[in-house]
Amino acid sequence: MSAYPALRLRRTRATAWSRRLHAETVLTPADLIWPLFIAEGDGVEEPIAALPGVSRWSVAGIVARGREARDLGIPCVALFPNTPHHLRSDDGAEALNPDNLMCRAIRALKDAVPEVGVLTDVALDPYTTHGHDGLVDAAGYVVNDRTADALVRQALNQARAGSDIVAPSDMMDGRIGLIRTALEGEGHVNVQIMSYAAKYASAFYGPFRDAVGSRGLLKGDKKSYQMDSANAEEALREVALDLDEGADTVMVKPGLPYLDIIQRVKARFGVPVFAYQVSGEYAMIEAAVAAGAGERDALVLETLMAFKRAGCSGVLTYHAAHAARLLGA
Ligand SMILES: NCC(=O)CCC(=O)O
Ligand SMILES: [Mg+2]
Repeated sequence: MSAYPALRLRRTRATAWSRRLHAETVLTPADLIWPLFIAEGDGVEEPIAALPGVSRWSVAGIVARGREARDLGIPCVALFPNTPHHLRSDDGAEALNPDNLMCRAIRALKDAVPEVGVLTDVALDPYTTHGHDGLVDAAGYVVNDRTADALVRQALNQARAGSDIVAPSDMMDGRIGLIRTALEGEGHVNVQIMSYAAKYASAFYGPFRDAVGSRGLLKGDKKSYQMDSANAEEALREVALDLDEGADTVMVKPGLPYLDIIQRVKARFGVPVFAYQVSGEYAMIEAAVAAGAGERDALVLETLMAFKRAGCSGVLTYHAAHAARLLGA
């Protein structure tokens, strides 16, 4: 009796209570990390045209979003600064300033809502005049080792300000081990490292570059450091190295186009994996909603569930607050 009509898989799907009972995967506000864009100034809210529904906030607004995250049950926020253009330079030195926008936002958040985790991006692109994540040589190549040194200092700067998770998004070789050693050396033993281990050179990052003011600045592309979308075995090598160097958690980015990578990383390593549902993915959902091609709430929850089903511990998404409201705190 192992086939139709005795066996009907529709039986357990027939009612709402039964569908709930048989759900294999759960999605809760605790699965979400909310990326926030910081603006210079006081009482500033700047809507980002390329990301309808997302704004940059000055520090007090960031703190308000932190309280909102707490009230919605979102455990962690991720910070990205829109550095004023006069503070950008070839070497991105503003990233090392202990009073930069990022550090001021970290301190304000940890002061006002210490129970919400703060994840900070380690990379130079919001601070450089050329829009690259690292230091560029005369030929336009992003040099690895000098960049890694700068990233170590940037990560320490963030840890001193109170960052809970430093998240290197630059894809330089070797930086996870160097950052871990430096954090340990200064006693930041419980500051986590979430490595953007498999970050692909992607066409889905456009709206983010508008949000941090680097789109018009970027010279060339990022293909000499971010990964080729053709490659999966290489992603597993990237993850293995970063874990070996001391990453606590790893990220795959972008999200939906790389679900296969998420699943393979989870199956191979069994470590906490996070997805970044990036700006272009957010914008595609919003464009679909605006075009009448889909319904926002359902699109948001279905995509987030896909990440959980693939094996993610959590997802960075610009829809975090909206999703948390739908899911109920
Ligand atoms: N380092 C953070 C990002 O590059 C985010 C990209 C996006 O949301 O498109
Ligand atoms: Mg790597």
